[in-house]
Amino acid sequence: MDYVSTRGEAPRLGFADTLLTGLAADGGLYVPSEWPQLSKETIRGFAGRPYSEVAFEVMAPFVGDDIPAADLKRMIDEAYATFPHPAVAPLVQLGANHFVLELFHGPTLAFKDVAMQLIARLMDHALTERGRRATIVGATSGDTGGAAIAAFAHSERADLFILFPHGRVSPVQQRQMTTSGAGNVHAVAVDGTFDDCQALVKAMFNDRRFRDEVALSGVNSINWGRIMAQIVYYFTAAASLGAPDRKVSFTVPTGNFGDIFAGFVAKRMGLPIERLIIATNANDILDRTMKSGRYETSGVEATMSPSMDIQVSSNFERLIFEAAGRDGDLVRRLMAQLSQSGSFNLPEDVAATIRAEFDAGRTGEDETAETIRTVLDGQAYLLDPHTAVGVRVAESHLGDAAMVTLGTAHPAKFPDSVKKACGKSPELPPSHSDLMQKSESFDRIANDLGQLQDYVRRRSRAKNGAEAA
Ligand SMILES: Cc1ncc(COP(=O)(O)O)c(C=O)c1O
Ligand SMILES: N[C@@H](CCOP(=O)(O)O)C(=O)O
Repeated sequence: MDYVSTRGEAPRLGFADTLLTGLAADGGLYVPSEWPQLSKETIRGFAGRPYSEVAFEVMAPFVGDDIPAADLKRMIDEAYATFPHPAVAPLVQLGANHFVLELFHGPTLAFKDVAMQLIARLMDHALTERGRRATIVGATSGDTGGAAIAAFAHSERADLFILFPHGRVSPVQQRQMTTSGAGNVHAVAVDGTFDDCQALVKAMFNDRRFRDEVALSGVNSINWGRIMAQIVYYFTAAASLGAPDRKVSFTVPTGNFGDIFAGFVAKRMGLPIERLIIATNANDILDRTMKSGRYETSGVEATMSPSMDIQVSSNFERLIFEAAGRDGDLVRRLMAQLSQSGSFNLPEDVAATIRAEFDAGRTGEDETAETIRTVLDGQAYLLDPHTAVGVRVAESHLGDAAMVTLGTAHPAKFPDSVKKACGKSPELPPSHSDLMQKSESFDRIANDLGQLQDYVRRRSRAKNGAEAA
């Protein structure tokens, strides 16, 4: 399988190089040159099968010959053995035709673990094969960072730098990033927002010299590997609800658009998804774009669902590329407008193509709290604020199809907001019971590319991919 950039000017790469490259050299995002197809029989057969078996069948076509099948199978088995729940991603019924897909049973209690546990293994494998090291830099609004640290801590091949917005993540999220004690992990609090952190990461990728010098790699959802691993649970959830013989829709709490883009890919691969519904918090750029056709950034508002406090939604670029018939010139023009003026207008036909498959809705702060309260009272089920944003939007899109809302985080990651909303304080699982007692280690840095590059340079052990002297 070959991969092409959404901006049309970067070299085509195979799977392993795409994984190690992260962002394409032209600033675009890699997508497969074609969508593998799964037949109705195959999808029907997924019902009741172990998660890791389905994961292998869904992902193997994207990996192609780059990794031997036996190695891929082993890494998938190891990755999902870190999830204590036997189903990995179980479904919980919330209403007559409404389900929550619990994606938070991994090591850091958020859906990011599903992909991160696997791609850490895949990247280590690819680096070992090539006899080289990588410097991984990632931006987080709270969950990606912890999941990446849990997955890459003590890696023999990678140094990991995680940028998080100072004071804008929950205390549990911060501790998950600052208490690993691993020598190859560097947690960095940036004076800025998640968008600032993400812009710094992209600027490091776009600095060719720096990128080569430290053998830069990324684990945000700009990396195709992240999307690939997230496609799987759309298949397991839909098949267990009767797909392809029953219609299923998905509502996805959305920030960087990676998770919902994975649903779009599942549909391209043959999963009959009725609607994909984008749920945003008060940072509602995607809801506004769906209504007006104009993508326009404004200031980031801090909310009780901090991991979705995002305005520049990276993977929307992948959707535009698809909806525009893979027109890299158009994507390049729109992204240039975005970086110059903070906005762009979607061409009418592109907006119409997107609206044909996606809906969107926004949940404000009061509604999020009210949803946590009413679902606890009515269904005795405790939602985290991100999932609550999704559930609220899903409730206004219920129809004939079964509705699955993605449960993206465990409520105990946000105990203060949850308690304020419903009076109940969620407990961390026993595996995390000492988290808040551990001592923290992190550095604080200005929102400044030069300072950050110096910081990374000094600590990275990769020099042009080889071990530093
Ligand atoms: C708990 C939670 N929910 C939802 C999201 C949004 O997911 P995405 O960025 O893939 O749209 C995130 C962050 O990415 C998250 O951490
Ligand atoms: N919500 C994310 C933001 C980064 O998103 P990613 O999926 O692109 O890694 C987070 O919690 O860090």
